[in-house]
Amino acid sequence: MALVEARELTKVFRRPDKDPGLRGAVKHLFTRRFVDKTAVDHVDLTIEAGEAVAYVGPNGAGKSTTVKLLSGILVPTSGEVRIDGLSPQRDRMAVSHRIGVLFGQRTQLWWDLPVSESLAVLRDVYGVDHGTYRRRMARFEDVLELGEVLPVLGRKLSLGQRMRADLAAALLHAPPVVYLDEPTIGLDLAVKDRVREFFRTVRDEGTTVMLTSHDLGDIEGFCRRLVIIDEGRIIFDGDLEAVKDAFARERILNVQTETAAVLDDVRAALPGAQVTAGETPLQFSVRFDRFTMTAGHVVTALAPLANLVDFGVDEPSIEDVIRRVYSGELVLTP
Ligand SMILES: Nc1ncnc2c1ncn2[C@@H]1O[C@H](COP(=O)(O)OP(=O)(O)OP(=O)(O)O)[C@@H](O)[C@H]1O
Repeated sequence: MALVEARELTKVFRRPDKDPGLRGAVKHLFTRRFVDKTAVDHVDLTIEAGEAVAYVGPNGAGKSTTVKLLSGILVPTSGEVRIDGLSPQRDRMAVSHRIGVLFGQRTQLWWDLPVSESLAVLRDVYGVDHGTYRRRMARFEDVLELGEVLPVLGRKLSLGQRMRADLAAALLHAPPVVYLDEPTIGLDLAVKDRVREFFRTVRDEGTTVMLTSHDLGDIEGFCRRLVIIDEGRIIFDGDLEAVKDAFARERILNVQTETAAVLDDVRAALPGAQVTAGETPLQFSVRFDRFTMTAGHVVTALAPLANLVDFGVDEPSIEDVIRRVYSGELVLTP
């Protein structure tokens, strides 16, 4: 069953186009000019109940705007959103009970209240009964060590404490859908580990999670599905592992030989591949396009030219592939 559905979701921001300085501001009063920025551009996205989806993209790609649209914080310019079949605009209260949102860059706690009171306010807003509240708080205490954070005022929290308190705030009403937007940003490794462990528990309990992060450590081992957004458009939606197939055509076969091979002969036998000498005369590597030849073809072509002792294929790491997708170095293969 689809819990989150976005159809042709589009958000255009209109920004004033001012010249710099006071002169620019005054001029803008008389001759108002605006520029439109399409932050989210006809995004179609369906997330099934219980799925954990990573939503990634370079800075300014439209990730946070999508999360805000999916949670009803922003109204789309066009297109529509359904959460459990409901519209975040028309069924505001019902949707707010179904979703939890954590923005790593911004808190939803009250600055001048101790965390315990912020959470108590949210308990009343969401109508969580006292028994359930106590049980959930005990659990947050267990996994997030929330106890030490409860008496602290929102504005006095360290980043790690703030993130743990915000997680509790996002999950207090046990929403079936949770959006985590940069949930580990700025955290030290120990807190990051603890928070990631908590995400896994939440996912394993059947919560649907959409996770936005620049830190692939948050994603690997947590999400199977990866959605990549670039300039407001989804450019990949599939299995995390399949991203390598979709974007990275190149493979490198590293070869070890018993006696030195004549590399020009190897090049002649493998047109289209790039043959590079290795660190010793008994090593070389063949860079090839896996859509035009397979590692098997390369090895078969090498057999009469070099007595192979050992060989291995370098697969690009997901991290490397995604970094190169962001930089525009890799594009989706048709
Ligand atoms: N309120 C706003 N008014 C005008 N433009 C905005 C507004 N919010 C976002 N934008 C613009 O929309 C685009 C997408 O922004 P968004 O914050 O969704 O990107 P992002 O993928 O979350 O980026 P990051 O990884 O840097 O957080 C950017 O060009 C941004 O400047």
